[in-house]
Amino acid sequence: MTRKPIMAGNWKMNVDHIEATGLVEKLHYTLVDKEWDPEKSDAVLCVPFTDLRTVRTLIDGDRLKFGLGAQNVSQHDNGAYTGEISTAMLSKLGVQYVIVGHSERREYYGEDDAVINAKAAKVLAAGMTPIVCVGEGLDIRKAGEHVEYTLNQVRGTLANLTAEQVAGLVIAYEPVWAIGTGEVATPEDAQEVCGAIRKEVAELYDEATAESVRIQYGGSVKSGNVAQIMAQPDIDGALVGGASLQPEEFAAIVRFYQF
Ligand SMILES: O=C(CO)COP(=O)(O)O
Repeated sequence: MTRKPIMAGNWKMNVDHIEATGLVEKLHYTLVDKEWDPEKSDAVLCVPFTDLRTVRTLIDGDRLKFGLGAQNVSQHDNGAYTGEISTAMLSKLGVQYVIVGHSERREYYGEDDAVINAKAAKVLAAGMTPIVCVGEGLDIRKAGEHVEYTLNQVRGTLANLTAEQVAGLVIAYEPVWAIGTGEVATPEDAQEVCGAIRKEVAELYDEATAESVRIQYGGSVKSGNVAQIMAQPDIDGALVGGASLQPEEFAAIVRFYQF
């Protein structure tokens, strides 16, 4: 089976709703000018909650053939959870993807595999696609325990999900030491872990599920290194932080297949 590449931009806590219009417009013109073929790669923008309405309107207005994603969601249904945003609210806004378990949420907001698993289940129940993030820190990598550590996160975050649910979701392998540091994992390092993740999914579920689940690499992906990363057999896309804020860069990443 050939998996369709999926390139997702994670704007993180950048870009207000006014700036979002400018950024999306620039992306639109860059992609149109350079003839991006949406049949060849899926592209998603994961934007701050406050930008969702603006970016939805631009996508609906045919300014961009992108999917719309959020960067987090509550694991609870609507109710007394001050400051939280529910899956029902996101799906009502036409959100299709939700990043869950980003390493910044794990590090700064204490999210663990159980919480991330509950969020992924909620996202799926609402008919959206979770982008489930896993990946080790530098100390774990130095100790040579990165594969087992990451697979443990995979088992924890996918717990109790069905084969059908897992087949349709996205797993993002983001080694923490490569995020925002310019320190990109070598394509071989990224493949080692992404290949191990696919094998683990085959063991937890079955071959068909493993063949179908899309696995992204994230961590200092740029237009200059995306082609080598995408050449790896078990890497089906990229989750892009800094470079997704630069329209030319992100447009080039979305068009990686032209390199
Ligand atoms: O965390 C990331 C995407 O979610 C990666 O960020 P950078 O691409 O800025 O390294």
